[in-house]
Amino acid sequence: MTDPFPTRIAFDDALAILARVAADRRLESVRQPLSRAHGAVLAADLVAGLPLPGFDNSAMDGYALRAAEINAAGAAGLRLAGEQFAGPSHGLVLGAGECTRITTGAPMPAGADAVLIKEDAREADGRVVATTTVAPGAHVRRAGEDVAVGDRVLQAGDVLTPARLSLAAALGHDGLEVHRRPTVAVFTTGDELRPPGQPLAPGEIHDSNRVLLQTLLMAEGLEPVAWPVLPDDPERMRTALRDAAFSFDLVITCGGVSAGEKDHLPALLREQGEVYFWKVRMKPGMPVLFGRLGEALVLGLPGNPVSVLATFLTLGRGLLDALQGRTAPRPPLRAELLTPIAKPHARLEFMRGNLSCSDAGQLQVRPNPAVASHRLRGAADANALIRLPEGAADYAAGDRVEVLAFGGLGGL
Ligand SMILES: Nc1nc2c(c(=O)[nH]1)N[C@H]1C(S)=C(S)[C@@H](COP(=O)(O)OP(=O)(O)OC[C@H]3O[C@@H](n4cnc5c(N)ncnc54)[C@H](O)[C@@H]3O)O[C@H]1N2
Ligand code: MOO
Repeated sequence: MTDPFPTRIAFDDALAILARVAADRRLESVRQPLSRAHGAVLAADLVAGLPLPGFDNSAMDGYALRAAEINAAGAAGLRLAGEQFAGPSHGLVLGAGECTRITTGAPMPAGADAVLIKEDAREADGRVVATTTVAPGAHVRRAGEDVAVGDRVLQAGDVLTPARLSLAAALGHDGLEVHRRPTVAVFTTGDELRPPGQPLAPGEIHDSNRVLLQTLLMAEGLEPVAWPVLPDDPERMRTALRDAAFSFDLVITCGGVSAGEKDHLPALLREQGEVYFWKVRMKPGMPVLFGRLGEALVLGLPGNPVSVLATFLTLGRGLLDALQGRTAPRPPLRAELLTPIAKPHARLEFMRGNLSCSDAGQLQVRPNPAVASHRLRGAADANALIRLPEGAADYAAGDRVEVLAFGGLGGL
């Protein structure tokens, strides 16, 4: 009997299914105060209702004046006729032959067209003499030169970075419409698992995937809820996952999705929900499962620790992005291989590696030789995934490969 859902699909097909399913379940928009909106996805365009700067002001501490007058005045200088600091405007108007003291950010007096910086001035007996020539417009920040009223400064789908939040604040907004963050339940499964901190009986291992998933999700700005470890028991698994599916947008599990006698999750979804795909032609992470239980989406990651990392960074983040309506993709980088890679298998591979930049500005990546999906140390030593396309191939040192940085660089 053929499977009633896509299986052993290509990685890009898996991404397309995730995006399609998520597009139908885009999370509603909510208003968030700016300080709670970092990393959230904007739900509506932001159009400037104010210009930035809001008024002509000084970029430096010194004297506001007319450039032509100070240049012509020579050693006689200009008369110091008041002062304007950053703060409430005194509405100063510059008379002929006058200048005013001014500080950075202070409104320019009417009539002034330049600022002479303190370091280039001599002040004595109420007069100011320039020790250099002043160009018209020098050190003046013009109203609206950064943002004009009506400019669309941010677009729906943009991820809110600190600089974007700061721009919204500068434009007078104390909150923004963003897509609600998904609520996520995390499950680790397996009779062999013991929490770190507890001694191990023969055959047991410490549950290392729990903190991996928790912190991967926290790095995305989410607040995951980790449930107690699930035993390899279909009834207990069914009950726990159904409970979670009532209260969370997304349930992420790890383990129990491959071909073993204790791998109950695919059957559970098939019977109680829906499977959107099971098994992707990728390495590591081939048995990854995506489906639905009740109203919750379920992403079943394979149990091997490096498979969890690779499937979360590539498929999991894609799903979170699509649920929140993020438009800009996380752009991959291209880097030069520092050592050769022999890839004997056909699956697309996400190999671990170390990304760096040469003195000449060339991105370079050194593959980690620990390629097996239980080699957690190799992942801990790495800072990026190297994406090697489908098909067996030999890569030489110097070849260009696509790289996804674990965090930060390239928007990843
Ligand atoms: N006959 C087949 N066997 C396997 C296949 C297959 O296609 N046919 N796929 C292999 C691949 S590839 C992977 S990946 C794993 C995935 O297995 P599961 O997702 O079912 O996960 P488990 O069997 O439960 O565990 C796999 C491995 O990971 C360890 N593990 C599980 N959970 C944790 C945790 N929370 N912390 C640390 N380590 C964990 C577990 O002890 C196993 O060693 O299946 C292959 N087999
Ligand atoms: O696909 Mo498994 O994740 O290679 O070990």
